[in-house]
Amino acid sequence: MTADPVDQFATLTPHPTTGIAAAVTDLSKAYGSGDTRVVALDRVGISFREGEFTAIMGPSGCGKSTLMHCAAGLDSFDSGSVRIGTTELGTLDDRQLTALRRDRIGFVFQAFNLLPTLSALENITLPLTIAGRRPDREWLDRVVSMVGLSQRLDHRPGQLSGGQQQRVAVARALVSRPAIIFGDEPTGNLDSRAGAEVLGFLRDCVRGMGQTVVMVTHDPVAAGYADRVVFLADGRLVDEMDRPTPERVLDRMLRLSGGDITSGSAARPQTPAFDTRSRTS
Ligand SMILES: Nc1ncnc2c1ncn2[C@@H]1O[C@H](COP(=O)(O)OP(=O)(O)OP(=O)(O)O)[C@@H](O)[C@H]1O
Repeated sequence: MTADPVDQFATLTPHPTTGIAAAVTDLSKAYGSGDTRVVALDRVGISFREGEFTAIMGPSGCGKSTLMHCAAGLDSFDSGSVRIGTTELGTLDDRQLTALRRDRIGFVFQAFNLLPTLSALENITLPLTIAGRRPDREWLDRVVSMVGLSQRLDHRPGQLSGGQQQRVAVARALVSRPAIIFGDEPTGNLDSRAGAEVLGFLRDCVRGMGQTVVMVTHDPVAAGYADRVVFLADGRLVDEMDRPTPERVLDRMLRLSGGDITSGSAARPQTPAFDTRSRTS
């Protein structure tokens, strides 16, 4: 497949669409060497369809973050290929990769990563400021009102709750109308109410704006907001579920881990969290 060029006009030029926002093929990556070599990804292949919300789940250390980082152009890989739209990441030099991440990928991390001296509005528009572009006013208004921040735009991050800060981060991810948004435990630092709000906004972006979202999570409740869940184990893609519910996701996770998380259904928490390390609530 030929790569399309990534330049300063990347977001102004309509990108050819294939219905697939991003795809990885035969992706492998190992850390270390010799006795300490760890295979994090072992020939993983997966496509993320446009306008779909996908959750990536699996036991701790199975390769979820590595997969997300490679798919988002944040990390290198040993073999295989990654494409965003029709752009093969392997064909890009560092400058082109930086431009692609800036213009076509949105990120939401567990830590909100906002600049403390900037207002909420300045944080939201920061990716455009860095790219030397002006915000599309209509789109910005729509994004800001969708995440319920219209009354908070002058506030600095320190004057906002955790949930509001993460909403700023979601708005910042959306502002450049990226081809895909990657979230790494986006609700990991939030209580369950604020987490539910942020997940609701991510789902609204998918349903109402046709946004593509891929989210790594340990939490079956969070995965229940997705259209599809893919399950990794030992660096391999081992299962997939459409229209997930938290109960079905938890059951699948228990099966994948040999059922050693709880001693039985009676012991399951009301709001199950597969790996409680990542949850503060
Ligand atoms: N920088 C690194 N150096 C060495 N090994 C690493 C490095 N990063 C990850 N690994 C290893 O690669 C494997 C996959 O790690 P990864 O962080 O992708 O898993 P994960 O499923 O996201 O884990 P968690 O759910 O605990 O965050 C693990 O065995 C991990 O120890």
